[in-house]
Amino acid sequence: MIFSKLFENIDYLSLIGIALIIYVTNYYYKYFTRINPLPGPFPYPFFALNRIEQSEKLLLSSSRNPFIKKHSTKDGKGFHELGILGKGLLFNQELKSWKYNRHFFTQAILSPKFANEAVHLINIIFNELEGYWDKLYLKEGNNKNKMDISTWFNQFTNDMIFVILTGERSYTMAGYFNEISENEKAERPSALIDETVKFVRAIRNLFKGILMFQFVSPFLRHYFPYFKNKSDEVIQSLDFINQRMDSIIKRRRQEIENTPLDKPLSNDLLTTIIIADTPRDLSYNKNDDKEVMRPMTDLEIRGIIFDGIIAGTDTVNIFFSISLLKFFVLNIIFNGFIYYLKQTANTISYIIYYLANNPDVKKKMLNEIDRIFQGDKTRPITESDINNLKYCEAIVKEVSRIFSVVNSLPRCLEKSDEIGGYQWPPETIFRINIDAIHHNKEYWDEPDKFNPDRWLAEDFEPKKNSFIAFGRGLRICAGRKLAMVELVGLIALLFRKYEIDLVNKEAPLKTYSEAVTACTELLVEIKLRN
Ligand code: HEM
Repeated sequence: MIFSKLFENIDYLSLIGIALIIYVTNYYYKYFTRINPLPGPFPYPFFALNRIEQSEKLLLSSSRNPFIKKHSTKDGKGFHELGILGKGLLFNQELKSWKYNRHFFTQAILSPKFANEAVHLINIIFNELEGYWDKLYLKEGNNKNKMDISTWFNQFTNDMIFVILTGERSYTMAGYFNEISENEKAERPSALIDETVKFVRAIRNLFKGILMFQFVSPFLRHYFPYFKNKSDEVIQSLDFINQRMDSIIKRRRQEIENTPLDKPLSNDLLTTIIIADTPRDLSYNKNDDKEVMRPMTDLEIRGIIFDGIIAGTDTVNIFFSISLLKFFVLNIIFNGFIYYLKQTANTISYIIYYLANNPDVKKKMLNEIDRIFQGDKTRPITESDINNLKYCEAIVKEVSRIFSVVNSLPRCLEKSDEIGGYQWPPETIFRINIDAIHHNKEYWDEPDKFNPDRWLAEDFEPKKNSFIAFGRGLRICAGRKLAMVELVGLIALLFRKYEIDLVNKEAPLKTYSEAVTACTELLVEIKLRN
């Protein structure tokens, strides 16, 4: 009664004012009662993890590094609600279970058979992509040679990561072809296309909405219509993904059981993980630690394959977009680029972007590609080609240095600790600023210059922890080798045969930034190289 009377006389503006005063008072109360003061002028105490010595402790590679937590217990509640906390790798901060999952993931992804299979699959998926491009843009007399290459890379990386990780095909390139082709349709059953397009859409929904479960309070998510609808969509997407993954895993187990022991199995990640530490595994019985090496359950397998798909799809696609973009436009729109850095961006498109405005780099890259392939524009690329494409590898590294797809590395303190010369309470979250470290003059000569050659200089080794595009320490990207193989392979396959140029070098870049910085559109002109 008293409360309702009180609120009758207060307008909304005053309520906002009161809320603000409470917030600021609480903020400064916490600031002045903290263990030690932070730098930065009053009223903005500010501590930035911009230097390698500040983050060294958090990024130790030793297995005794206690900093494997990436989000606070409070933030983790939303992930718990989704049922992903403590599973797989990305959202797992229970040391024992994370180590166990990481062991299986790493063992499978680093096996020589897997690398070979990945290269084989890149050839197959790229051939399919070329088939669609031939029909749409490269027919003789066809003047429609402009395309949004970023959307194609999106579909390409979806199909590639999916088959590499699960051994099953997805057909999102076919779906996109059907969407934009006026006359022809892809030679794939439409039910299969629809099913995989739906699956990939669910992954994207989940990827986009997952941060809401970290940063938006449960109250808003459960009762505020806008947030409730969004979070219901995320939950539905996750249920759909889980059902599909479960049926893939069951089917594969069945196939493995039905295959005689002396017959080979496929080398995708899923099969390798299912058979790990079973009589089908070549290293069976070599390890006595039965706790670490017991075979994985379906739920555990689902957790790590799911993470591979989530972590591997957008990053690679983005990386390529970013790289392409960087090649093309960096010098022209440097200011735009800075804006772009702050706002948003994507990796494989960024490679293209850079090449266009760095003709010397492009020329060197083409020389290397032509030397390796000797003018053969159709033979499959091999693992040995990829190992020999050192300049292309340097391009990938330089693009990821100058324009990191992932913006920061989070780490959360389990116990009170000293970081960067200050004492911090438990549950403090740090975000290591990747861009600041990659652009620091103390660690890099001319850090703003796009210079792949720096990686090839004799005895060059980046200063410890100064190159962190794939993270560092115990939680370093588990798929970085695969990412490298994919990106170098894709650059070579693309540029040995096609000439690609931006339609409009001065057009502003279309990007968005969330957990990663992504390119939403990259219009290019494509034609066959002479
Ligand atoms: C250009 C491509 C990629 C980039 C830039 C990238 C970058 C990253 C970064 C920055 C992290 C966090 C590392 C840390 O906190 O220290 C990470 C984690 C991870 N990445 Fe990647 N990644 C890429 C591709 C891939 C691919 C292709 C896969 C798998 C197929 C993958 C799987 C993972 C997994 C599973 C984790 C979690 C590791 C853990 O927490 O133990 N990534 N990645």
